[in-house]
Amino acid sequence: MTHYDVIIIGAGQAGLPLARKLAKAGKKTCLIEKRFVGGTCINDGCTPTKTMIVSARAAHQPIKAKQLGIETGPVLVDFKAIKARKDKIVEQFRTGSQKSLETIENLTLIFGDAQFSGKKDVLVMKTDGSRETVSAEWIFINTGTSSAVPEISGLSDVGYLTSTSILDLEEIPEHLLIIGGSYIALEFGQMFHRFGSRVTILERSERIMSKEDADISLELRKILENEGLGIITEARAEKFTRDHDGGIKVEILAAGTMQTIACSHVLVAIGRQPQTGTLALDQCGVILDSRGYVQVNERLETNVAGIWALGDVNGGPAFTHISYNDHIIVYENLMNGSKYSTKGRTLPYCMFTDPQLGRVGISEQQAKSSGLNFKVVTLPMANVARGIETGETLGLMKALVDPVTKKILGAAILAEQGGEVISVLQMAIEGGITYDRIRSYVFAHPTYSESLNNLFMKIQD
Ligand SMILES: Cc1cc2nc3c(=O)[nH]c(=O)nc-3n(C[C@H](O)[C@H](O)[C@H](O)COP(=O)(O)OP(=O)(O)OC[C@H]3O[C@@H](n4cnc5c(N)ncnc54)[C@H](O)[C@@H]3O)c2cc1C
Ligand SMILES: NC(=O)c1ccc[n+]([C@@H]2O[C@H](COP(=O)([O-])OP(=O)(O)OC[C@H]3O[C@@H](n4cnc5c(N)ncnc54)[C@H](O)[C@@H]3O)[C@@H](O)[C@H]2O)c1
Repeated sequence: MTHYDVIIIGAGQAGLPLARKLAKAGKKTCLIEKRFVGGTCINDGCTPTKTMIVSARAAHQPIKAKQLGIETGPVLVDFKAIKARKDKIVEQFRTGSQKSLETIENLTLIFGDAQFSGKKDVLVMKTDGSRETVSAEWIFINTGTSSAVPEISGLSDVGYLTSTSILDLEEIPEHLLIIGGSYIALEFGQMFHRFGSRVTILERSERIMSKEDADISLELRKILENEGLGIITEARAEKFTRDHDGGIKVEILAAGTMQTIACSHVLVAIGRQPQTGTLALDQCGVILDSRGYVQVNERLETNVAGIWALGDVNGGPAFTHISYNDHIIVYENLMNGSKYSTKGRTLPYCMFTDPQLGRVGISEQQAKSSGLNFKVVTLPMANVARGIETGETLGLMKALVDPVTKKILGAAILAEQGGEVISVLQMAIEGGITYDRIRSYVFAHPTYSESLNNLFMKIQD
């Protein structure tokens, strides 16, 4: 058995940079990955989807161009070229990361499936078929999540796509039915609709993106429906059957009525589940929560000293930037004696629909349920000068402020470049810049961010 200073299970968005840094700092480090270096983000998540979404936006441009006085010819979507571009970029990111790891002294990269075989021992079923047991004082679990699949009669028999397998499609689905109405459903739904698919989204809640405020969710629904996506909320898929002609039929209960929809492909997008089932955590005594996520404290320590859990697997917000930040917390605490924690960490995120939904801080519904004293302002994008000039008038800007301290509590920017504008507000939150100061700041004209002046001027003091 080889003994290391550090074992990291999973080369995801925390494990990868942590392995790099610890090894460079002189720790003998073993990084174990069962699939691809880079984890979900690079291989099945952010990188491939955002690469393809750009093609979908390009396919949609002729419609916008017409409104701007430009006539173009018919749009031809070369899906093979789109997939090839996506595959090339993923491959470039993946191999780039792997190659850079392989040059680092003190770092051993093992490809294989890891599980605990003792308190500080890890057994690896290597991809070459051999087995190896390794041990270390410090062990970091960064095993991420995988697609959850609902138990619906006939679904397995007709076959379904997940956010991973849909990336391997060679052809554009004729009619894509999506179960779920959140990030994955909406990003893929709009993308494939723009490539030419008919798309129907089935969301079991009252609203799509139901964790967001009603005004944001309803505005987004209106935008997507106007573009041509079918959205059915309070919907439950009850039964799937395969047709004689090869198509799929799904029986749906929506608003108390049964209906049948025919489709060609089904994408499940109902959330993700932690990859902890095969880790044999009973061997080391690490405790899971009721949903199977590794329980950690605000310093990301598990109940077992010397074992940490980072990224999606600890049940925190499931975003790449959070997983990446988790590695900074543990690295700083262990190597520089810092007292970093997840407490009070600002949570920004961006859904890459068009328009994007950039978010930071708390929502109005969270502020209400916490009984906070707050004021809320909104500004339709139709009133944003830059939006009118660029023809990007869909969506709205919304912010919540504390009327006493004048601090910004949260914001939602449903707009073209919403993810960039939200970063401006995040910097204000991080730096304690109050809304009354933003009102009078000078922003370059004409930018989207300039309208933050107008947004905050709407607050009655
Ligand atoms: C379709 C899609 C789009 C997304 N888009 C965005 C986006 O735009 N922005 C954003 O911030 N987030 C996005 N996300 C979420 C983001 O991808 C995840 O939050 C992020 O990848 C989590 O990183 P992680 O390090 O926790 O885990 P992962 O990146 O999932 O890495 C875990 C790694 O552990 C390995 N592993 C698991 N078990 C074992 C084992 N037993 N032994 C060895 N190795 C193991 C896995 O193979 C994997 O490589 C998206 C997710 C999906 C699915
Ligand atoms: N741009 C981004 O940052 C981005 C993009 C994609 C994914 N992600 C991450 O990946 C995670 C997973 O995304 P997701 O969209 O799969 O999950 P999610 O957990 O965000 O949403 C799942 C949705 O499916 C619905 N649902 C659950 N069961 C259902 C059923 N049986 N029938 C119909 N609807 C059902 C839920 O009500 C919910 O709206 C996200 O939470 C997010 O953190 C982020």
